[in-house]
Amino acid sequence: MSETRTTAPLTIGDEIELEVTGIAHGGVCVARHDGRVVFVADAIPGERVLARVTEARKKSFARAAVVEVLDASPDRRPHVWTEAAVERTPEERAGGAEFGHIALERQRSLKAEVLAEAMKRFGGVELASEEGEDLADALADLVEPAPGDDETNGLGYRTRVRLHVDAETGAVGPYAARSRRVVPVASLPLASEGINQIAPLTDSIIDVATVDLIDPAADDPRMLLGLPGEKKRAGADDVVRELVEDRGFLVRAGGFWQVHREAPTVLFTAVRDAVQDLIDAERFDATASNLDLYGGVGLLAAAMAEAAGPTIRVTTVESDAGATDDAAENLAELVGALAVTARVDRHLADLLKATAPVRDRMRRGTVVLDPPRSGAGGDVTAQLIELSPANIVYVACDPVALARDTRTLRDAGYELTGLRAFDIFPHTHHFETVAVFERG
Ligand SMILES: C[S@@+](CC[C@H](N)C(=O)[O-])C[C@H]1O[C@@H](n2cnc3c(N)ncnc32)[C@H](O)[C@@H]1O
Repeated sequence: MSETRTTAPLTIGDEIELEVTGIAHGGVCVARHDGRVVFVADAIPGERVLARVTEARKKSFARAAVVEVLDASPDRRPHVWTEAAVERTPEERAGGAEFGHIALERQRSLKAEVLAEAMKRFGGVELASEEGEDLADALADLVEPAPGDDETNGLGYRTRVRLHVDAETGAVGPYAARSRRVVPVASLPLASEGINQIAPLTDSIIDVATVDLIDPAADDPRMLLGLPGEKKRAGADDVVRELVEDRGFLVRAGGFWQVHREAPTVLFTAVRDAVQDLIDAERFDATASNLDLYGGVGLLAAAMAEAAGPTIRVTTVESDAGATDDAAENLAELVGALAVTARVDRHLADLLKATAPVRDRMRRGTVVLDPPRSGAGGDVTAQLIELSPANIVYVACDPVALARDTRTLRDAGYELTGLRAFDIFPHTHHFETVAVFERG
């Protein structure tokens, strides 16, 4: 007869004492209560906290948020955003800075733990394998800071912010954590000074659903208003100028650009260096079919060209036609660059039907891919495996999605030869990873 585990029922609103033991994917910590896993927000591993249950529908786990810290971690700091601090009731805490109560260095080591755990569990890769080595020591430097963040305590970096408007009151602010309720705030400490100057935080706005604030490197800050029920925002197609070192990039105001002021440079440099390593190892062929998938405005194709030279053959593939137009402009000096508007899966399906010489050029090529948060996914990864490029440089903002695709690529004979991670979202649980795979 199987053993039945009895778990004391939990109800939303219960306050329970928890020993916080670890970090989970998604910015929450892990604790146990009567055998049931509790994902607890606003905690730090090692702490003892009083937490209020916020979700209890599932038998296997519940969710809670800290209301009082009973034994604080040495890494606990006053929250960088007063409106997100534990002193506020959980429903009133501003969302989007879920690590803001943790020392910056510890934020990075927690991100490293999440990456290591995801790679081990879903990717079959052990990142800290030295025997006897403490995991925390082994992972301490894995997640690299963006330039300048240590000096600013990771504040003032965001050049893209979306605020929401309360339909009834017209109040403007971020959503509360884990909810779609607008919370009024006095400032946006993660955002750039330019954004803080134009943010309509004390205004009451009617007939508007979203307020996007952007602060381009080489243009004035601006605001894009989204009307209720409409995807299109006025001014979203205006082209603004961004800078990566001294190289200019044109970007639609409403289009994709990394949110941290330094992130485009960080990723440009990481991809350029990865390609340089492949060139040094004589694994990179500039005349082959090289791809920049989910290419946006061509940032990473430009990084490939910086290492491989201006005669590189490279195609960016991007579903947003405006971004493709900008990519064509941004890559205009590269005679072998082509910018294509297409869904990546459809573009790869076409390549799979191509003639033998095209398929051969593909096999000699290098693919850089930088998918949205959901990752490339099984279908695209399977198509890549069938096309079998010599190298794959995978830029990922979700470690679990990356880890799953890592397992698939390794099972198909690709070796993971490089892995770097970057803390380009301080005070949140997000980070970016650049993984290099070489066909065996
Ligand atoms: C994470 S961004 C990367 C952009 C660019 N690599 C950069 O660093 O600026 C992902 C991009 O993929 C595009 N995208 C999302 N799904 C896509 C798909 N299925 N096919 C092609 N592009 C897609 C988005 O429009 C967005 O520009």
